[in-house]
Amino acid sequence: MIRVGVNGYGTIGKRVADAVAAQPDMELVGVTKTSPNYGAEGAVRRGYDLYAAIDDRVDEFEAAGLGVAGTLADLLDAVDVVVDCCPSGVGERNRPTYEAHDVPAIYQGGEDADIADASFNARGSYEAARGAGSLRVVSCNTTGLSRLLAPLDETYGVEKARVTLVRRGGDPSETDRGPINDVVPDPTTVPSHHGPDVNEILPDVDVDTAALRAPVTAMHTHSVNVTLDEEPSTEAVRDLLGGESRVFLIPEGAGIDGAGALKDYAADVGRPRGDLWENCVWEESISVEGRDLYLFQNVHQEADVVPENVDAIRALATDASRAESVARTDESLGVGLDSLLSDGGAARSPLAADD
Ligand SMILES: NC(=O)C1=CN([C@@H]2O[C@H](COP(=O)(O)OP(=O)(O)OC[C@H]3O[C@@H](n4cnc5c(N)ncnc54)[C@H](O)[C@@H]3O)[C@@H](O)[C@H]2O)C=CC1
Ligand SMILES: O=C(OP(=O)(O)O)[C@H](O)COP(=O)(O)O
Repeated sequence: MIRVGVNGYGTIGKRVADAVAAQPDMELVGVTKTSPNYGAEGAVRRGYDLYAAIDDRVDEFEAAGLGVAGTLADLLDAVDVVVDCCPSGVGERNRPTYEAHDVPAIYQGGEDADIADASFNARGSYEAARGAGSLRVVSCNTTGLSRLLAPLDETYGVEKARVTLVRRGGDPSETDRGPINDVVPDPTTVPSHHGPDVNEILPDVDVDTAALRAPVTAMHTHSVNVTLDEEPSTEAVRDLLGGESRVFLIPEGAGIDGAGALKDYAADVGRPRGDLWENCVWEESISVEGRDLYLFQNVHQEADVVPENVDAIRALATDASRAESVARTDESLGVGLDSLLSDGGAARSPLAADD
């Protein structure tokens, strides 16, 4: 069993903790919190051992009725891998502590690429990341782009990718984020960090990214144009992307017209927290004109990096191949949406089977 600790139990940390706890080959030793708030209560209710992220706050937890199993140092002494899910920049401050405890660490995409030995996306760089002493799971948008561009480059060759990202303003729980009445270039300069970050995963793919921020909280939206080396048919690209376990092709005719309906669908199919771990590509948006591919995809920022963190743990701590790790992660979490409405519905619909 790989013993795992999660340092920073917020949007990403609580999801990574749940995902680790669901793995047959991993043990979630505990999670840290800086203060005894509703997040800490949530961890205790899930049965997770709580550790104080800041040493002198142990009494605060005790006073609030949330007992702690120790401090961050105690957690680090008890684990094989720590997953740092602290806010951007805090991971860098934590790095010396992890190194002092000789614990391999996984960082998140808000940190600079040089924080870790390698950047990680299971589809794009699992094998290249093997043997690293630390990893950085790239940001949610970069994860979504890497999952899309890796199979396109392998199958057809990518001459040039151009992506416009409409980034959500903040997560649903982030009441202090904005904009609240505008759409703003973020950053105003080109490229946004996403293109160079994709090159941390896929160094040979030529990709430019420009980004905006919009007053929405549910998901990011990408408008994608890829000039391919070959001229595949639209159907061939649909089949290629449909064969990727972490890409969900939104079926034409499903009535899913945006992030709201996507999140509603995720809740209806029983996803925890309404999470969408997959890239969500509108099937009818996929169109090939000569060598130019166009499509729209949505990325659920709170969720898509979660299976990637699980695979990063295996890449760091085991000999498991990419195929073995991804299959295990996907099976234990239920990654891989398979709509009954795909392929016209008839093939898999239980109603059709009764006809
Ligand atoms: N929220 C998102 O959409 C995504 C975030 N990321 C990245 O994941 C990382 C975490 O982001 P979020 O989960 O959104 O942040 P968050 O703010 O929701 O959660 C961070 C947690 O860490 C805690 N924390 C703060 N300082 C700490 C310390 N010194 N020790 C331990 N815990 C501490 C906070 O109290 C909070 O509970 C960032 O690098 C971010 O860029 C990556 C993909 C998507
Ligand atoms: O990794 C993310 O976005 P990004 O890929 O645009 O950097 C997350 O949505 C966090 O973004 P934030 O820095 O706006 O909180």
